[in-house]
Amino acid sequence: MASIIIGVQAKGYLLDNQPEETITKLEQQMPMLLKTGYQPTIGEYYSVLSEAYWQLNMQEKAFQAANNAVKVQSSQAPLNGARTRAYKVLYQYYRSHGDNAAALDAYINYAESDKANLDEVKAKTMAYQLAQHQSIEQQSRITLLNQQNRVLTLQQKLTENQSYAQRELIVALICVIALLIFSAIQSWRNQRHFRKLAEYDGLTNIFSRAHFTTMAHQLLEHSQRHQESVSCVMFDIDHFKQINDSKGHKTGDWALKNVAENSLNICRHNDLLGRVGGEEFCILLPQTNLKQAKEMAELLRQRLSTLYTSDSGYDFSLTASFGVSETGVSGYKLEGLMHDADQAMYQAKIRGRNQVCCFAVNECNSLEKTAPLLTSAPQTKQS
Ligand SMILES: Nc1nc2c(ncn2[C@@H]2O[C@H](COP(=O)(O)OP(=O)(O)OP(=O)(O)O)[C@@H](O)[C@H]2O)c(=O)[nH]1
Repeated sequence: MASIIIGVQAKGYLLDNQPEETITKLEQQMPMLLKTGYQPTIGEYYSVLSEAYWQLNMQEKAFQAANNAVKVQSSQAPLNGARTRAYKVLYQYYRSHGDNAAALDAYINYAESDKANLDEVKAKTMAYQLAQHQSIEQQSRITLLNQQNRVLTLQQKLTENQSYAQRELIVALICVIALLIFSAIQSWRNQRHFRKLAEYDGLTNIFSRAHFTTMAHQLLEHSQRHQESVSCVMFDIDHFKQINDSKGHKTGDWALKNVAENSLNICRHNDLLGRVGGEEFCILLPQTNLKQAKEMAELLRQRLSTLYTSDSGYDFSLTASFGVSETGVSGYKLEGLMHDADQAMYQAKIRGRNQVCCFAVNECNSLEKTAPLLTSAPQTKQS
């Protein structure tokens, strides 16, 4: 490496017209260089040395150095024009010595070597240009790939954004659906609540008068179509005002609830029970004749009269008066059926309360007691 640097320095001296410096540098370095045996650099040294000698008109030494350069590089391709320069020195030497044949030979070698050198330079230039083109092409490819990469990254980001937006949309839809379901459930609950409020009496939890009436109409229509007897039992708590007044409203409410509960307990699943007045109740019994209805009313009367009232906080007597009617006598109109049952109940009140009276002849034990009622009613009540 040092030899190459010194060779370049020596060449520089020569170009600056300082051949003495060139010779000094190269002669100093030559023994060491020869030991390396590295022919391209040795040839280069000799060729530069021959040129330096020639510039100083040291012709024999120049001839010697040029010959050495040619010998060393004879099997080599010309490197940095070393061989070319050596042949030029030889040509100049032979010419100045009048040896035209040798001069011509040297010149031909010089020309060939120079051409080969030029070809090599041309080939190197082309190789360099090719490499440069390849490098530019590579660079373009890298740029293109970078741009493709950016496009792909953008596409990926776009896809991510789209899927994020889709996820958000799905979440929003789920929320909306959940909200709709929730509000539908709420509205269904509200409807059920309000329907219950309308259909059931708030205190006793049995049918309200309005709902009882609706259901009773349907039952009677159905029973009339199938020619089935329906009985109606109306009953009213005896001296209820006194209970309220002496034991308080709360005790009155307790009594109403217990009467309703006991009534419900003896009703069959398709019987209709309703609170039709303050302390007045009505039971509609499908497929039941007057006798059976009276028995059922009697059972309820006994239960109420033996009801354990101490749970209310007071020990008092709780009884009710019952009136019974039946479609066979009173017809299938609810108003007529209830009216006749109410009339019979009124009779029960008149006759001392805590008893059952029927609105019919020959069907019920209490018929003779209700006779005044029965004489005219059956003909006018038939539907
Ligand atoms: N505690 C309570 N009392 C009620 C309710 N609805 C009506 N009442 C009362 O029921 C009583 C009805 O009394 P009346 O119709 O005069 O008859 P009664 O005292 O039961 O006497 P008789 O029916 O003739 O045996 C009134 O004092 C009303 O205030 C209620 O929901 N709760």
